Amino acid sequence: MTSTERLLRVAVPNKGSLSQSASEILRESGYRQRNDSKELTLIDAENGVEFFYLRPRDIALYVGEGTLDVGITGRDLLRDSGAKAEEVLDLGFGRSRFHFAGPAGRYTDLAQLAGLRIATSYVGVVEAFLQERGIEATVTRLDGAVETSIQLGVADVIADVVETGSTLRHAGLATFGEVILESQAVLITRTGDVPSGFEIFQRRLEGVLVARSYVMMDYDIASDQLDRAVAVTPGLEGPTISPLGREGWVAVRAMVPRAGAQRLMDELYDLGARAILLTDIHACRL
Ligand SMILES: Nc1ncnc2c1ncn2[C@@H]1O[C@H](COP(=O)(O)OP(=O)(O)OP(=O)(O)O)[C@@H](O)[C@H]1O
Ligand SMILES: O=P(O)(O)OC[C@H]1O[C@H](OP(=O)(O)OP(=O)(O)O)[C@H](O)[C@@H]1O
Ligand SMILES: [Mg+2]
Repeated sequence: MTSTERLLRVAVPNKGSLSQSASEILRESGYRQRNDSKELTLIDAENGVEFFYLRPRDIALYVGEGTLDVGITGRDLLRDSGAKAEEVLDLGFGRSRFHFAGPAGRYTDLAQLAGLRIATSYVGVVEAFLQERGIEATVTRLDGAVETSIQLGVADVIADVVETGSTLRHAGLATFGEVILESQAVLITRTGDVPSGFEIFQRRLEGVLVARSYVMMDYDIASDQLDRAVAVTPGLEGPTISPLGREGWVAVRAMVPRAGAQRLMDELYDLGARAILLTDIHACRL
């Protein structure tokens, strides 16, 4: 890129659950990433990007007001912020569910929230939910360790992120009612805005996501079994079929979903395929 072009300004979580995976996917996408967690900004001039390491809770605000072009944050944090930013791509990490929880066995239904004191770090999500349901309750904002607030008498129930559920169990709490929000890390931009240079950035990340969920399968098969084998491994746009130095046989190459690839290998073997190989894809552009 030339020096007159503006750098794409990208917000990356500096700490917490999303931070390591966010830097990993950026690195795999060919971008420079910081080696020292004390670095707060980093310029990757060769790729036309400047990274800003920020609290994931603040990232939607920076992107929503246009100070930064793109951000990686959690869907729940984006919703909580109310910022004018929108999701462009699911990133497949930082998965969690947002739930109400109370002392195990005490509550069963979200209608029971009426009149209760609710502690949460996600006031925006909780108030939007209560308003939608027409439930009146008192919401108190806490920064963290929300689970302890019930034992300390500050709240009757909490609303928080649940991943494994182990924090709730340790506190003697259990979720009740349906999941309020399924969250994961997402790529966000300002609503209605496609910043210049964003398409390449998005395509690179999509390439890594595809490379993570697909593998390359190669095998040799007798020509009279080819149709049946291709039905097992149709590839994304159709498999590559090449001649083989063995009369009546061909070589086939196709991308297949990583999940279930071993089962496909078993099916191909049963069809008579041999030399069945599975290899990782490091990056791709579809
Ligand atoms: N076990 C988890 N705990 C908290 N947040 C999680 C978890 N797993 C995934 N997440 C997601 O990570 C984002 C919250 O990240 P954030 O860095 O703000 O909090 P954190 O990971 O709890 O870090 P800290 O509490 O140290 O500030 C949310 O999108 C949330 O859904
Ligand atoms: O279901 P689990 O796997 O137990 O994970 C969920 C817990 O992890 C987070 O807390 P964190 O460790 O970030 O501490 P915090 O409350 O101080 O933010 C979150 O707020 C829950 O308490
Ligand atoms: Mg936390």
